[in-house]
Amino acid sequence: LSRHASEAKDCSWRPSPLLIQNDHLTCAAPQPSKPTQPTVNWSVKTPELWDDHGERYQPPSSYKLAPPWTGPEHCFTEFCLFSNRDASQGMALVTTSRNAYLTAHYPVPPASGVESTAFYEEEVPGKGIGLIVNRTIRKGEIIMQRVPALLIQETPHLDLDSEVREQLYQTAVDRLPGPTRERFLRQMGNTLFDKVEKNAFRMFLDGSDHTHSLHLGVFPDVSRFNHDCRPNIHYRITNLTHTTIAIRDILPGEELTISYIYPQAPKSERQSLLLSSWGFVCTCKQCTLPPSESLASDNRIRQIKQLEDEIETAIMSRGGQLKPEMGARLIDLYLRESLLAYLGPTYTRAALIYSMFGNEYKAREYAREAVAALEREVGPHARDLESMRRLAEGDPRGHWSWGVRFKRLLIF
Ligand SMILES: C[S@@+](CC[C@H](N)C(=O)[O-])C[C@H]1O[C@@H](n2cnc3c(N)ncnc32)[C@H](O)[C@@H]1O
Repeated sequence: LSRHASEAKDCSWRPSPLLIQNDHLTCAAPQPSKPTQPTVNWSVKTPELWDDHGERYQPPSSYKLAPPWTGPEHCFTEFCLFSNRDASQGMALVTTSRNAYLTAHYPVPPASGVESTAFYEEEVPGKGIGLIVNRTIRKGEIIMQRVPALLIQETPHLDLDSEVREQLYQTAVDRLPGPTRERFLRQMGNTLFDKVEKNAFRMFLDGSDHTHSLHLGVFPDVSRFNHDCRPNIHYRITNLTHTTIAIRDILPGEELTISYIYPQAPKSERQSLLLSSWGFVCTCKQCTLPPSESLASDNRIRQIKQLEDEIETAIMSRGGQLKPEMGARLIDLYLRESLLAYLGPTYTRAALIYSMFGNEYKAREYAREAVAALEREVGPHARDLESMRRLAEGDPRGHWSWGVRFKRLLIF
């Protein structure tokens, strides 16, 4: 404690008491005024006119940002710094002019969610700081809605010289309003690069999966969620907005957790991914089950994969091997595995299968569950939401899927 307290004296920003107690969160992150850092000659260059897919950019003038946005500044090739102190809690971007222009035109809702007293930060043994619940949080409650404080295109994050990158990130963080900057610097990680690595979420800015679209978004409040392979919180990212939502009732004293990985994987795969990407051995409940239960869980994961493949193949081959109970079996496996963040597509599949077999009661029942789960997991614009609503509330006989299996069999 005293070591960190003495280090804290050198910080150009004021560390919170939490920070001084935490090994990972000293003010080791580079400070702008340190004389030992090499000086970078920033130059404002015209952004490149070609993107990495050979598509022509619009002339940079058509990407001009209106105040209060500032930039482009500090450019390296086509990547520049842009910032807006007034966007929600402040936002800085390291990206191309085109992407900054896109970002500036996305909606930026104010930070929202449950009241700030609903949970608190606390040191969790072996995990660093985590978020602990103060009152019962109900399934479906939105915990936080935030836009990123820092958004970085992945290409410069990976390709820039490390010293240049660290200075660029420091300049970007300096553009944020004081309280946001402080929360940013309190995140886990010894350098700014390290903070981005440990805390960022991958975001595809224009909806495509091209490299020019791939960005790393850092949301300093969201960064406090620790990982669990069977989390109680699901997150989704729509445009710029990161939403965390409860997927079951959460009791006072429980930790709020998200999953850093796609959890439909056997224990060994989950563990090695978490170790290689985040540097920790997962000791969540699911990863510390007795061996026989752990084996049973891995088996269920395999059965889920197999059943999903069978359903997909059966549908592609026009329903040949499809059986109505396949949907119910799939849901049973998901629930027994507590995979509560992926029920939307699963209920949708089950509802469609029962509708294809002309079972109105089951089709409606699963469609109703699908609507609630899709709204939670994907949000109000989920692709299948309207279709599931029609199946749940309208006349299922008018739904495209109704009795499809029999109609197709007749055609054959
Ligand atoms: C996004 S941060 C989460 C908040 C972090 N605990 C803090 O103090 O700021 C991610 C880091 O937290 C730690 N962490 C998260 N979940 C963990 C878990 N289940 N077990 C051990 N460490 C965990 C790891 O060091 C990981 O790299």
